[in-house]
Amino acid sequence: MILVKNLQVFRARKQILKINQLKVVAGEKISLFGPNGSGKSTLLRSLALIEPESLRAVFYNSRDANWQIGYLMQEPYFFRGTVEENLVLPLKLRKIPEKIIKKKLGEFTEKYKLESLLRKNPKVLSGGEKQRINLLRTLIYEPFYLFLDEPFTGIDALTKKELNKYLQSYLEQEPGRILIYVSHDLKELLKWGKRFWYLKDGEIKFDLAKEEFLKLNYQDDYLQLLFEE
Ligand SMILES: Nc1ncnc2c1ncn2[C@@H]1O[C@H](COP(=O)(O)OP(=O)(O)OP(=O)(O)O)[C@@H](O)[C@H]1O
Repeated sequence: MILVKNLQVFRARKQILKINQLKVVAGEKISLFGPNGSGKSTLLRSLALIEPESLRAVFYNSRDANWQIGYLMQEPYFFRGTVEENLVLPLKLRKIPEKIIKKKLGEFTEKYKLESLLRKNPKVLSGGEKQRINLLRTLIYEPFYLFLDEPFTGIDALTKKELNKYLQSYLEQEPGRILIYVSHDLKELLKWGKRFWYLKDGEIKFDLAKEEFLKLNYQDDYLQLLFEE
């Protein structure tokens, strides 16, 4: 479970996030959307306990929750080293024994056909390959809480289909896993979310179940365009 209570984030003397209360329980799948600059990434980073404000406002029911969080940034960020080194880094940080890391890497290499990528420098990967490795690096340590910030933006339909499949099977493996998925694409939002958070000017304007979201009357320019597309 995640509980958010009075989360307020200020940057450059401006309030960019103001969330009174939010509760997410095991198994929930949430789609988060809203105009550019509305605070979606800041909210995800806060939930991922990266923003300092999280300390006072974001609570998990398990003590080691921070090791259970998989946060995928909008822009893939890679550390120095090969694709392989980047992939296994989350496992090393979690002090997983070398033997298990090797086994896991072998499984991933086969399942996701990574052989030709492993020894490359992540810098030389194509955009789609980067997204693929970025997602796999987030899934390799099997996080319970999965926060994805526009994971499939700018990738072709084929790669998107493949990545959708990875994600789908990951979530099906353990239905209790929590997903928060940020996107500007209505099709994607409807595919992943069963609960819908609309963020605007740093505030959650509505928090609706899918059935209510589909019957929505509340309209503004962003929502109108979202539904038109
Ligand atoms: N460190 C910072 N200093 C100043 N302003 C910041 C900082 N971090 C975020 N902001 C501002 O806070 C607002 C929210 O940013 P955020 O990245 O969370 O929005 P977003 O909804 O994810 O946007 P997008 O859809 O464009 O990715 C923006 O106006 C941004 O410029």
